[in-house]
Amino acid sequence: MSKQLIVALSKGRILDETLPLLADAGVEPAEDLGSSRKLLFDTNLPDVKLVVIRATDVPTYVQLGAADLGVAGKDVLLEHGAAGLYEPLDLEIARCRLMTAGITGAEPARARRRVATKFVNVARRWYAEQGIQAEVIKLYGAMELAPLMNLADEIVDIVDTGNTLRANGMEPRELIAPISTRLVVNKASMTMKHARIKPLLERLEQAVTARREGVAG
Ligand SMILES: Nc1ncnc2c1ncn2[C@@H]1O[C@H](COP(=O)(O)OP(=O)(O)OP(=O)(O)O)[C@@H](O)[C@H]1O
Ligand SMILES: O=P(O)(O)OC[C@H]1O[C@H](OP(=O)(O)OP(=O)(O)O)[C@H](O)[C@@H]1O
Repeated sequence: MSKQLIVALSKGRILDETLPLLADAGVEPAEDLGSSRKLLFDTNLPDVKLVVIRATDVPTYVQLGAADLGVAGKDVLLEHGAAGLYEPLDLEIARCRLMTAGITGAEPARARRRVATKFVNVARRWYAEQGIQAEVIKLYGAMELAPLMNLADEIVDIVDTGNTLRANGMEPRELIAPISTRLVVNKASMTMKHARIKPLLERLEQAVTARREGVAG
């Protein structure tokens, strides 16, 4: 196992909030991530490199050991499954909720509910736990359109302000899980590279605490 630490970051909305936390913990990319087509970046630390990938690919990279650490939403982790991963730290960013939602005022009438979502594993599990029969339909985006087009009775999606639901005549229904961004660590790396990972984890934890207290105070 190489002595390098590879950290997999989710591109998109989480990245902008992750970089200041990493900087507070002493890790800074050697160049501007936004203005580059590169995917693998050096940092100010000779033994730490960053990869910037699709949010949904982060657990795969870390689970299979291509990256030692990763930053991913709890929604993505719940959908992917936790085998091979430790989840030692809640970074407390990109907070939102994973919820069911439907057309405002409409009763979820069908015996077998049609549910559109990109979180198919989470949805199957949750409806089964509720004892509700569900036909889960995989979509890759714009879940809010599905009930309007009579493709589905409900959706399972991320809700933050509720604006996207409201703008499409929908309302949130049941909370499936509160969501925030987590640091994940490959289980083998945690053992083999513990001496290197532990101080980084501690500094990140301090950065999260400082931010929380800064916001509160
Ligand atoms: N409206 C929101 N408010 C707060 N956090 C959110 C919101 N939407 C998504 N998130 C969080 O940010 C993460 C990344 O969201 P983003 O929209 O950048 O990726 P995505 O487009 O869902 O992923 P992919 O690029 O793999 O399709 C999500 O996994 C979730 O944890
Ligand atoms: O409750 P709200 O504040 O409206 O946020 C919820 C929306 O945010 C996310 O989409 P995002 O904006 O990331 O776009 P996406 O469809 O590209 O993921 C999510 O998929 C919802 O559509």
